[in-house]
Amino acid sequence: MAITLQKLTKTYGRTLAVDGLDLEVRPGRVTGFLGPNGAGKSTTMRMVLGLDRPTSGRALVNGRPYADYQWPLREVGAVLEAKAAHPGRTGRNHLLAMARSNAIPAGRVDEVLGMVGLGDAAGKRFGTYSLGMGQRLGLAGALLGDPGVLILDEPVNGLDPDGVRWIRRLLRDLAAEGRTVFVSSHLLTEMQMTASHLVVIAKGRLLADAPMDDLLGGHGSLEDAYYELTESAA
Ligand SMILES: Nc1ncnc2c1ncn2[C@@H]1O[C@H](COP(=O)(O)OP(=O)(O)OP(=O)(O)O)[C@@H](O)[C@H]1O
Repeated sequence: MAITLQKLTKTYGRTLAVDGLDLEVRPGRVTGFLGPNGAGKSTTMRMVLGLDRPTSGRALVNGRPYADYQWPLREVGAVLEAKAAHPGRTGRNHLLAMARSNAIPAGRVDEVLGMVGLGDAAGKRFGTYSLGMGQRLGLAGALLGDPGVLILDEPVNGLDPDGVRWIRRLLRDLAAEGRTVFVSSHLLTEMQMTASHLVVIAKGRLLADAPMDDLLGGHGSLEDAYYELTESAA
């Protein structure tokens, strides 16, 4: 019950972005979050993180709404697509500010910089970072509070092949430590190698919530399984 969605619904004007999602994302495994463009993945993640208010229903982290936590970074770490660091700030200073806001010891900053391979770039301004370095910094921020829950929106975007392999291992290790890892991606081959459980949505509705092996059953690849699911929902 690390992430719980209860009839979670979001409308923007006439657009029904998320339509009554009921879901439990459990610890100890990487859960992939799939769906076509506009399916409602980012909106769902934003509501879990208190960045968007549900029109109805609830999104809970470890049984409570995100906004209830005094130190949310210790509960849940997130990397959303949009980069949120100031271009004039160094990577280290960005993380130090985040650490201060959640009463996390400053020493943890260099620890997470090392974990994501940004030790050497820590003193450089964020504005000079490549897309991949930005992803790594985002991940460092997510890991800062040593949270039990991680929410990552397209974390592979912009990473080179070494980076892709690195993040795949990292996510699997984090899950093996008993954390909840909820990750969206359009890269189905990559997802097949990383996740052991999948949630698929389309038009804001749940299409599947099942172990990878069950979804793959009878299909040659996740891509085949995914197309069969989403085409039948179109
Ligand atoms: N701030 C907003 N204002 C109005 N409509 C929005 C807003 N955010 C999202 N939407 C709409 O809600 C729906 C779901 O969008 P969302 O970004 O959650 O989908 P997604 O599954 O993350 O898509 P993608 O794979 O393209 O990132 C879309 O129809 C989108 O246009």
